[in-house]
Amino acid sequence: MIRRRPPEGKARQPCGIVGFEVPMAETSKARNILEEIVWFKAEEIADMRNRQSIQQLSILVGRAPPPRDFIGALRAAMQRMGKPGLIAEVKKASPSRGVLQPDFDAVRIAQAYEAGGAACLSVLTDARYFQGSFQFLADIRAAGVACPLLAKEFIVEAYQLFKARAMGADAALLIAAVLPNTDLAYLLKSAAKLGLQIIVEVHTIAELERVLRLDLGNAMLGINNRNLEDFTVDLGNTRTIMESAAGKEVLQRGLLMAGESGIFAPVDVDFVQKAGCGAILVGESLVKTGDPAAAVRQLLSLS
Ligand SMILES: O=P(O)(O)OC[C@@H](O)[C@@H](O)c1c[nH]c2ccccc12
Repeated sequence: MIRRRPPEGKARQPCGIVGFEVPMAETSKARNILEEIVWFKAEEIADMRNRQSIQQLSILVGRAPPPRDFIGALRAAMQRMGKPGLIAEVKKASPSRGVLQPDFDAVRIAQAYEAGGAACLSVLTDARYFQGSFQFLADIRAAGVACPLLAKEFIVEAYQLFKARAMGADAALLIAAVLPNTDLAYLLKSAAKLGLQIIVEVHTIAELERVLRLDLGNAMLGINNRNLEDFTVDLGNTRTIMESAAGKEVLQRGLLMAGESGIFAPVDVDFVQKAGCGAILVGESLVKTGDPAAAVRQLLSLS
């Protein structure tokens, strides 16, 4: 688990009236990118809240288009094609890879993914580290894209779920490495009330074991093949986790599992499918190409 807040407070703490600042202690620095991102979320959410209260957001939630069945669309695609349902990710940049697509138009990419045969879309909403935006969700919806949309955000508070639903998201991501089960349980319930489905993301067997103790009524699961502490990607992580007792329980309970990150070619799709995944989440390999529709067809081996 990452530390949710800097143990000794913010990086620069004003001290007295002369603008003197106490530098952060070494032990209080973020240990990895996930901590850094999550620590910044607290400030970002405070800022968002100043501009738009949760009351204002609930009015917008009331007016938002009704949520679509994200998990259902993935299962239907799996049934139709005999291949994992594709969640194609609208992602301009990432902390590990920098800018992936300089000629980035979220709506155009979303439309191309849909035309190519994606079942669902994932839309990065984090601005600072991924150059994403909640506005992309609304723009993609307004452009008439029918695929259900996942808000790809580092969620630590229910406020962000309200924001995601208000902007037209149908599902949202919760990361087990960031959230203890008490928070996951609360956020899963909040999401259900808003009509949002959830992907609970794990990276280790221990996280999966813990997450399986939750009521996952409106949720599916995902295994991130990228280690968010050092950015290494290993597809074998999906197989290792799915071969564990917890992985077998996933299949027994009929929970939908997505293989996430590092999927580049049809052999990778086959690999995670054999491991037990009924869905895949793919960004880099699709968004980097100049023709995202063709990239989707190629990945799914559609002619
Ligand atoms: O671009 P890739 O390697 O295909 O990965 C997509 C997706 O899995 C990745 O963006 C991701 C998985 N979990 C996340 C959590 C936050 C931000 C991003 C992610």
